Amino acid sequence: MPGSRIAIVGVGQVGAAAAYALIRSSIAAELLFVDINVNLRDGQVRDLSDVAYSCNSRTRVRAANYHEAGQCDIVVITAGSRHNLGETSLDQVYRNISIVKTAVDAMTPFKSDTILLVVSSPVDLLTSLALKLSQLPPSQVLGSGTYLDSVRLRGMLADKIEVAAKSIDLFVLGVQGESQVTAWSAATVGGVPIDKCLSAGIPINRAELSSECKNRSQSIVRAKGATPFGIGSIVSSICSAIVFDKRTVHPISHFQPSFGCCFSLPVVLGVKGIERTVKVPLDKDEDVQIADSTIALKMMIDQVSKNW
Ligand SMILES: NC(=O)c1ccc[n+]([C@@H]2O[C@H](COP(=O)([O-])OP(=O)(O)OC[C@H]3O[C@@H](n4cnc5c(N)ncnc54)[C@H](O)[C@@H]3O)[C@@H](O)[C@H]2O)c1
Repeated sequence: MPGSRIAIVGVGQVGAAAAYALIRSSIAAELLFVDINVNLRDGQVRDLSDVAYSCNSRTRVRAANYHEAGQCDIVVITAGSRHNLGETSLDQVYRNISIVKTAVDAMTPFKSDTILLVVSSPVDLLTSLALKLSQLPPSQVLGSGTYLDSVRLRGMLADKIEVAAKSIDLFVLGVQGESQVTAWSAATVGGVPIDKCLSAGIPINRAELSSECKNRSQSIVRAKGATPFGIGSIVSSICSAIVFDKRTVHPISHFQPSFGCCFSLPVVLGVKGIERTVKVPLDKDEDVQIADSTIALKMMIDQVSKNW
């Protein structure tokens, strides 16, 4: 995809961190910023243009409106709202639903081959919503899903067993958040099933690692208020796989026809978006946990879709 254009809708902390990572890697020819806060948007354009100049990036940054964003090759939705004191997390979910609906409606109709990448939370619900509203094919609407959780867990395991994270295959799957599932039964180190290759001298507590991974975002938020850099780097990696047609495998939220909603399973990612889902041989418990993880999501989709 030479000369590709990527739009970032919502250039707060996460949008700016994603832009920073994209610029540093020169993934797009042009990066378009959209935000309802026009002052913030224009400030980010100037600040991130300086990044492009200072690292000789081939990416040029500019402000744009929703319509221009809808004509880009990739649209990254990082628009969202902060949690206000005294409100429930459900209030925040409804506000983010409204934000993503406003943005997707305003960008429709999209260029026919646009790929829409949803990052705003809750990511599986909002990816399902974006798919329905955008009228794009399911292969072109994806969510960052459990990709960050998977790389986190790989890194944490790598530290414990003293093997490079690159040599570990381990996926966190299902609906991102409380009910996400670690596919321990399919984990490999150097292509060898994890049970067969770890010596008895290296005990790993799987439940503890999975739980630490699940709580990692909260611990970062408690410490510094937001988690922009990890997810920003994931956005850059997803865009790079698409722009350069890398066909790499990542756990990404996408539409599951048999469940009627979006959640994460590994996919082959390329220039057309989701090239195909990779079937992971899970054990029975993990299959059941993944199916269970979709129940609350489906109920929420049914509830809010009355107003979509
Ligand atoms: N998927 C993940 O792993 C992950 C990780 C971190 C954050 N997030 C989510 O990403 C989103 C952004 O987080 P943040 O820390 O950058 O928040 P932020 O408040 O710093 O930025 C949000 C930006 O969205 C803009 N915005 C609001 N409504 C808009 C609209 N209709 N159109 C365009 N822009 C709009 C705001 O003006 C603001 O600049 C949140 O939903 C957050 O929960 C997801």
